[in-house]
Amino acid sequence: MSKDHYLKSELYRLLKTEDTVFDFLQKGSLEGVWYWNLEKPEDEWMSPEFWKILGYEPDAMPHTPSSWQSIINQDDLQIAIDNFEKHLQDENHPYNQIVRYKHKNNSTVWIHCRGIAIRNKDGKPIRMLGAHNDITKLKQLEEINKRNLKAVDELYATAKLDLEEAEDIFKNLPDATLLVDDCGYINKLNHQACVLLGYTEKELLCMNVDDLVPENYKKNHPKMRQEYLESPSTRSMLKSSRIISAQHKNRSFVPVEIKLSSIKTRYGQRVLVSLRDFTEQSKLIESLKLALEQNRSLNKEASIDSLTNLKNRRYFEDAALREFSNCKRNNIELSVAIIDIDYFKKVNDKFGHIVGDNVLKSISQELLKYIRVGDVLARIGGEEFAILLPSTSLLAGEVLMDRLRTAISELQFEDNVGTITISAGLSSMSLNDNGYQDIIKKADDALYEAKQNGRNKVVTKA
Ligand SMILES: Nc1nc2c(ncn2[C@@H]2O[C@H](COP(=O)(O)OP(=O)(O)OP(=O)(O)O)[C@@H](O)[C@H]2O)c(=O)[nH]1
Repeated sequence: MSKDHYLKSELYRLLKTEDTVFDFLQKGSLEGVWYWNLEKPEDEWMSPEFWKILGYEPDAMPHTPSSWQSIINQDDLQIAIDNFEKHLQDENHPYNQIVRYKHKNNSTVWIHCRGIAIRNKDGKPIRMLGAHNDITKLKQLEEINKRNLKAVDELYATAKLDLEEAEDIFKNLPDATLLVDDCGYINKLNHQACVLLGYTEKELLCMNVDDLVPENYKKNHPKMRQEYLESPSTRSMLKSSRIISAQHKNRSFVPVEIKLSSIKTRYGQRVLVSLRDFTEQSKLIESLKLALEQNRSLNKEASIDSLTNLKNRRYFEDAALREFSNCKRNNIELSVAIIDIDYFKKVNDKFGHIVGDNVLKSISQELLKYIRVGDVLARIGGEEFAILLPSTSLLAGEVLMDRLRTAISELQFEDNVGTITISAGLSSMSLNDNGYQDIIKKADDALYEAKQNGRNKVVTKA
């Protein structure tokens, strides 16, 4: 057997002889000591500290077990009695439990209560020595800790749910969506992206968005990505949308509308790329373009004289109708000239129709030289032309028509045709005119007069 340290032996001796040593030890390390006479069970000494913890005046409290048994939690008392009885029968069974007392102010005081039976030489328990520790603060901290842990658990559960919800939203976004890092690598994608681009999720997660760009964009794409990362606000969420092509796994091109948005994550800047399949819309746009083109050429055919490329009668009449109401409403002058080639039948008869056609074309080109923007020159019959002259008075119109007439008469036509003259009737809109037809009628009458009076003339009629 090892010998006790001499200081331990000395301390034990001191404890037997010096009360102050015992008092110091119990005050310094415990919140209460109790000592129970099991041969006279109504006697139990409780140290003053025990009562102080519970808010009572120690001197006023009797040294009996009933004094504390009345304020201990009754469930805890049962546990303590149970342990007490077991310990009396078997010294190896510890008398050790945490019990709750009711403080004088009704609050709960948690006490760690331990004890040991002191037995006589026959082994019969005759005394019980015990110690109390006030662990209320510890219990309160434990409570706070439990509450905090519960709150953390709840927060974690909510965050988990939020995350799952966000994942679900991302997965079910109607457009193909990629989450791309600042180097262009795809970090995340939804099923629609696989459908649109023809790659599996595993393949796309190893790819860079540059790989999905058509060949002619590939070179510039990294630079464009960089520019976007540097100033994403200029193409902020959903504002920047462009239609380009994405390259499918099978090397075909899928027209897509692309929208970008920049996201700051804890891993750094990320770009959310949304790709909407534009195949159907592109087809529609193409067919609309075609229809528009066809419509344009149909319109052109409907308004152009195919021989001279001048406007035709239909166009002229539409323009006359428009200009008549516009000029009338705004009190603007409007003149109309009808021109007819003199003795054109003779040209045809003498040189043939093809030469006649050439003459018509040459005269058209010459007339065009005198036409301003806003005037309308048309071939309205075989060898008959008309000019619509908005913002032109009868006098100004006459000057113009005379210059025209002179110019034509001075032209030398090919194929030995030589010179040709024209006659013209000119009229202007007056208060009595109810429609453009009235002005044309007056111009026709004036033309008839010019023909009657020897041709190569301009006759005016207000
Ligand atoms: N080459 C050619 N001739 C045309 C065309 N349209 C009409 N003509 C001819 O133009 C001629 C018109 O003759 P007329 O109406 O008798 O008049 P004109 O001979 O010019 O005599 P006036 O008008 O009285 O000076 C006819 O011979 C038509 O065949 C055309 O597109 N091409």
